[in-house]
Parts: sequence; C-alpha cells; structure tokens
Amino acid sequence: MLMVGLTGGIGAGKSTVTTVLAENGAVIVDADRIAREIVEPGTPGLAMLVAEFGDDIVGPDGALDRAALAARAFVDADRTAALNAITHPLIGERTAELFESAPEDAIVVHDMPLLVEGGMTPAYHLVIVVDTPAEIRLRRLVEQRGMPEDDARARMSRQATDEARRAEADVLIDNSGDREPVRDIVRMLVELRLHPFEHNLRTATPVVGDRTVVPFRPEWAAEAARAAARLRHVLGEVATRVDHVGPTAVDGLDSPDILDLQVTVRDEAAVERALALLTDAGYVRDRTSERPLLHWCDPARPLEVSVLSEDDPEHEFALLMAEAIGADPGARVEYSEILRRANREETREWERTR
Ligand SMILES: CC(C)(COP(=O)(O)OP(=O)(O)OC[C@H]1O[C@@H](n2cnc3c(N)ncnc32)[C@H](O)[C@@H]1O)[C@@H](O)C(=O)NCCC(=O)NCCS
Ligand SMILES: Nc1ncnc2c1ncn2[C@@H]1O[C@H](COP(=O)(O)OP(=O)(O)OP(=O)(O)O)[C@@H](O)[C@H]1O
Repeated sequence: MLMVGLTGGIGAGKSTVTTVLAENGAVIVDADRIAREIVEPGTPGLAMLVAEFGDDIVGPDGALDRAALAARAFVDADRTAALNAITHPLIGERTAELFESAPEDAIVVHDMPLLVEGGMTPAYHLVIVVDTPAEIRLRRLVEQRGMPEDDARARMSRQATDEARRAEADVLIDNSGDREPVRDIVRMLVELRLHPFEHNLRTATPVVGDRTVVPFRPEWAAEAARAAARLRHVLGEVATRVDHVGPTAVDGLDSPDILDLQVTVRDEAAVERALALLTDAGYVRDRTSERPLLHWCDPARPLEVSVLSEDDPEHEFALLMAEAIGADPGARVEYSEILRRANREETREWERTR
C-alpha cells in the first residue's frame, strides 16, 4: 500500500486534484469529509463542540451550523486550537479505520488540509502539495464558493504559509492556471510514479539509480532532508543521528542523482534493529554489499541508506569528507572526474558481462 499525503492551502484545489487521482484508481481519504461525519447530529463530537462554543452553533434542524461555528472558531489561534483539540482526535480515529480498510495494493491519498501544520509529512511515502498563490485562492473562494472574504482570510491566517508547505512537498502541483494541464500532470504522476512506487513497495523491488554524473542539483539538500525525516520517523530513538552524506551532500559537486543517507546507531545490536525496522518500512537490503546498505523504492528519487554504529570509523569519515570536499573547489572538480571514470568503467564492465 502506498501512503500519499496531499495538502494545500484553503481553496488551492485539493478536491480538484483528488477527483483526478480517484479517476485514475487512487483511494481518497478526505479529512474534510471525515470532519463532517464526526459532528453529525447525535455524535459525541457535536456535543463537545456545543459544550465549548455554545448551543447556538446548532441550527433548528439539530445539525451543526457550520458558518456559526466557523465565525467563532477562526477569530483567533486560541479558538482554533479549541476546535482542533475536539475534532482532530475524532478525525484521527476514523482516518485510521479507513486506512486499515484500504486494499493491500491501494494507492491511498490522504487529502489533509492541515498535514504540514500537524507535522505529519514524514509519515507518508510521498507528499503532494497543491500550490496556488494565496491571492488566487482567496479570489476563487469568494467568487466561486461564495465564502465571505473575512472568513477566508481568517482561515488562511490559521494555516501554514505557502513556503512552509512547499518545503514539505515531494511533488508540487501548480494549480494557479487552468484545470486541464493539471489533469494531465496528475494522470502522468499516477502512471509514471505512484503506480510503480506502489508496486515496488509491495514486491520489495529496490530502485538502484543511474550512476551517470549529472550537474549539481540544489534541490538535493531539501530532498535529502525530507528523506532523513522519514528515516527518523521509522527509526525513532534507534537512530542517534541521520545525515546526508556522499557526493550529493557536497555543495556544487556534479554527481550521480542518487542520495546517500547515513543512519548512525549506538551499537551492533542497534544496527540489526534498524535494518529490521527499515526493511519493514519498505527499504530493500542490498545483498551484494558487505556493509548494511538499503535502497528505497521511489522510481523518481533513488536513495541509498547505510546503517553504521557510532564506533565504526567509517561514519565519521563520510561526514568529514562531504565537508572537506565541499570547502575545496579543486577537490570538487577532481572528485567529479573520479565519479565519471567510475561510471565509465562500471558501464564497460556491464557491457562486457551483458
Ligand atoms: C469549522 C468548520 C465547521 C467550518 O465548516 P465549513 O463547511 O465552512 O468548511 P470545511 O469544513 O468545508 O473546510 C473548508 C476548509 O477550511 C479550512 N479549515 C477547516 N478547518 C480548519 C482548521 N481547524 N484550521 C485551519 N483551516 C481549517 C481547510 O482548508 C478546509 O479544507 C469546519 O471547517 C471544521 O469542522 N473544522 C475543524 C476540523 C478540521 O480541522 N478540518 C480541517 C482538516 S482536518
Ligand atoms: N485550476 C482552477 N481554475 C479555476 N478554479 C479552480 C481551479 N481549481 C479549483 N478551482 C475552484 O477553486 C475553488 C477551490 O477549489 P477546491 O474546492 O478544489 O479547493 P480545496 O483545496 O479542496 O478547498 P478546501 O481547502 O476548502 O477543501 C473551487 O470553487 C474550485 O471550483
């Protein structure tokens, strides 16, 4: 099962994107829809909201008057926190049930407006952010959904910034223009990344990556940071540190587009524990390597994870090397050439044995 987190600011077009994802076979778990379910008449959720915000948030029909609650809940951060303290645990319980009930080979897309606000992104295999500038979102909410401008602005002020969401995005979908191009982008995303990613996870198929040296990519640092956050989420206190090492960690260095992440643990027993946790989470052991090395299985983001104990001198060396080469332009050029030569030799070797 591939677990995808999807988010975006209010009015960004999350529902628009999840509709296309569903048309392409994804299972959508919609947090807003669950948020409605848990405050239906007669639910503990509605009773708790009445106790907190007063009984005039309930209409004559006994149902929640959503606008009346919104008018009270988004006036300041404290009131929004009170709203979230009641609703989010109930939403979380129901969400877990829906995740559990999804088919084993499903691409589950969790449409969660407050994914970044809740610090939840490392728990997902991939995070999609629907990115639409605030002013366009505001205009669409007012003109197309008829939301009062002050309500829309109040809610926006209770949400993460667009920059904070972009930093958490593995995939950024620009929805500021027409819908049609977005439909095509989403369709390609499912076909070229989400489906193969789900297959690789379910069949423990590693993505080994191409060792061709490519020009330095500044986004390698952010990609590695997100990968490190996922590793910390899987390993918890078993990992004493997780570092971005290897050629892609060297600023300005042309290198193969394969991220190297190094997990440092306390001792040899912890190495075994970490390997078990990572394997359970979908990382695939490289049995051709004598050292504990695993590959990830995202077809668009090759990644290797090495696991070392603190007393292994190799772990210090990897950290120092990235720093030393990064500080010396001459060393960078020389190291890129070594990588190119290694790739040429590897390619020749592969052609000889083919
Ligand atoms: C206050 C409520 C009743 C207002 O209902 P209304 O129909 O006007 O809005 P709806 O539920 O469709 O939400 C529309 C959008 O508002 C934004 N929003 C909703 N709740 C919140 C919140 N607590 N904090 C920030 N933004 C929010 C999201 O972008 C959401 O997609 C409703 O938003 C609610 O119950 N919110 C609490 C649950 C929640 O946090 N949901 C957000 C995702 S988990
Ligand atoms: N590309 C687009 N061009 C024009 N209008 C759009 C586009 N995408 C979405 N909209 C409109 O903008 C509004 C918000 O879209 P949508 O409901 O999909 O956003 P959302 O992120 O799901 O909102 P919410 O945060 O409230 O759940 C809707 O009225 C929708 O029809």
